[in-house]
Amino acid sequence: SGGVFYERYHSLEDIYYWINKTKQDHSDMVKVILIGSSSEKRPLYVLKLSGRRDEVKRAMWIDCGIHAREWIAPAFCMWFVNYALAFYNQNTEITEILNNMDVYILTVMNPDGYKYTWTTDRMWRKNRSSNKDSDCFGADLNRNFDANWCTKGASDNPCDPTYCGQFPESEPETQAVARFLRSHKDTVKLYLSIHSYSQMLLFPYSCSYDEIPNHNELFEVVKEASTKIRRYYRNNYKYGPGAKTIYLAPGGSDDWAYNFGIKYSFTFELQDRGRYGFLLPPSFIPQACNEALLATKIIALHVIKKL
Ligand SMILES: NCCCCC[C@@H](C[SeH])C(=O)O
Ligand SMILES: [Zn+2]
Ligand SMILES: [Zn+2]
Repeated sequence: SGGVFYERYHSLEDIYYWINKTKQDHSDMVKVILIGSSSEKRPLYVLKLSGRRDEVKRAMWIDCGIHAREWIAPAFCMWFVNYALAFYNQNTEITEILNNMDVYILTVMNPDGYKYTWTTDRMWRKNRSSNKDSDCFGADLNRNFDANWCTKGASDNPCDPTYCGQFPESEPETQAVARFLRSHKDTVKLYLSIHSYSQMLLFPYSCSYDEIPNHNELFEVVKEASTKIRRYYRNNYKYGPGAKTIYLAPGGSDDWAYNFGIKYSFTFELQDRGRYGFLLPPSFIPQACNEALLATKIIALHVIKKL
């Protein structure tokens, strides 16, 4: 259901309208939580999806749009919400997921940057905070978390796309996410951060080449997801620990979430592999989102089995 609406990219205003409409149309399964605001004072709304069973004690988290130019990410968060609401009690996997875990979805983690890509610079990545002693704006929110902050793989130059910020959690968007996850420490068991592009399913660490204790378990999970994506959608996703599979990237949300205690923590790089890159045409949205949905189901069902 929802058809062509979910096969398009949407402006920030349309997404805010969609958040409110989704809550109104599905008040039995959807709550909206304001977790903070951006540096330009835009609200950060989390959608909480719950099955119709009594209070479940666990949850999973999905954030999209941490990087402004990666438009397929917010498109996936919207695709996921629509799918979950439309197929709960019809599709066995999504029913199993929602009956065991609430799902917190931050559709646009970086609204100021997202807006900026619609009005000014389509290739913008960072948020839009101002930096003292510099004419350059923005910090890379995926280098601003407290995990080997601002070491190799980030920049301390405010003009660089991977600028780490003035200190860990210096950015209001980072603060809002970290604060929410801290206040839900005992219930959130799975962390997913959605990005593009290069078609990869990554897990910690990206901030170092160290191997996490449950490396083998997470490796098997993303390997299964990659295998299923190849089988059902004939598309190839690389998988593995971030540092080795893509590049060193300190201060990332997934590494911080993992060290904080969320032992199932992943970063998805969605389509494509570079032909269109961040400018993925809308006609690719359904397949890109279905590939991400399949990976999300496989990972979530694995976590539920281990609870
Ligand atoms: N937490 C770092 C995961 C690996 C790098 C992910 C990419 C997504 Se555009 C990046 O933040 O550079
Ligand atoms: Zn990204
Ligand atoms: Zn990326």
